[in-house]
Amino acid sequence: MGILEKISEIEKEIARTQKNKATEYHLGLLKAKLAKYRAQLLEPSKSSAAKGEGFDVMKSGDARVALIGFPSVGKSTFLSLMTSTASEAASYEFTTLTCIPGVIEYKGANIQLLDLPGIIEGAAQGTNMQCPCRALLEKELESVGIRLNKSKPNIYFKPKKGGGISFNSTVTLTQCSEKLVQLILHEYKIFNAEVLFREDCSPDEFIDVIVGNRVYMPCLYVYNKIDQISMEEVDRLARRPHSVVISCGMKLNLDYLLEKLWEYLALTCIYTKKRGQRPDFTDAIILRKGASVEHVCHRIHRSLASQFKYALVWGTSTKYSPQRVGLTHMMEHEDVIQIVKK
Ligand SMILES: Nc1nc2c(ncn2[C@@H]2O[C@H](COP(=O)(O)OP(=O)(O)OP(=O)(O)O)[C@@H](O)[C@H]2O)c(=O)[nH]1
Ligand SMILES: [K+]
Ligand SMILES: [Mg+2]
Repeated sequence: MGILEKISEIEKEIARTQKNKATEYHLGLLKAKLAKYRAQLLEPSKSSAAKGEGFDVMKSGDARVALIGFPSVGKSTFLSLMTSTASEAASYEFTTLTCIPGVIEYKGANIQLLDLPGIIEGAAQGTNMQCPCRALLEKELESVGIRLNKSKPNIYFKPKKGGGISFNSTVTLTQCSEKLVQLILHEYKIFNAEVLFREDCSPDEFIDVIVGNRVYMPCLYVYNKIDQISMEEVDRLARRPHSVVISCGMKLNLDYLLEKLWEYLALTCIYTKKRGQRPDFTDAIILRKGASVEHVCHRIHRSLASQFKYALVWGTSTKYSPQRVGLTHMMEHEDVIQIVKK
């Protein structure tokens, strides 16, 4: 049996197994097996058949956004509308066959937008992707290890050389037990490890932690072509979590989408200031939320952190303006910083 067949067999078995106390170990094991086979599938293999080619596009700008969707939902139309790059759009499926990068300039940041070929042929019948289709897209991304709008499970996991499996939790667990955790670990041939649940995680989340290469990223679900559906339908879609409804054709709600995109990217703009001068508001340093003074230093110059004496910060991250801070101080959006060297 090939890996694909094994995966499909396990998926079928999971689907037909009722979820209850008596089956939880069995289900946990099945899920561990499934994750193992999927990982094998993604491993670079010698036969090029299973290997994806990938798209070679230089990372650029302060953040990256990929347009993932079914064919002909309007991804290329969107790229052409929001950036100065033109990407061919047409009414037939798979118009786009490679990755086309463009740049959105917003609040002083350069956001790289990637137009990609549609995924899953014929899945989006009609003009708008409906709810089951959204689930289908999620499933595709899940199966390659991408976790959307979820944070990394708060589980401490450390494989050891000996000593067996030590299992602890700081909260009451309703989905996992010591026995299930052991079963799953054994499936991965791990017999010595330290495990600490700091959150009531599911078996799937525990498996994600063991496998380790999961990618956690924010996701906005954008429903285009609202000019073609009823107001009731638009309203229903707009109320779904993480959703934005737009029409590229009629240029509806695009500003709101940009605002939401900015929110989901969670970027922080920091302005620098030289001694005795006004801050430079024309050229912000763009960092991820949660950036420290040290991150700011690295962005300005490789060696700046080693010459750092202290910094003065004005803005919401400090109690006083300015406040003298060290390298570990956490910056906030629109703070101004002046760095003093040794
Ligand atoms: N009515 C309507 N049509 C739209 C809208 N946005 C895009 N279209 C049309 O939808 C068709 C498909 O658009 P594309 O931009 O090629 O879609 P795509 O997602 O890039 O398609 P692939 O590259 O083939 O996956 C084109 O004929 C567009 O003109 C919209 O908001 N309303
Ligand atoms: K198309
Ligand atoms: Mg396209």
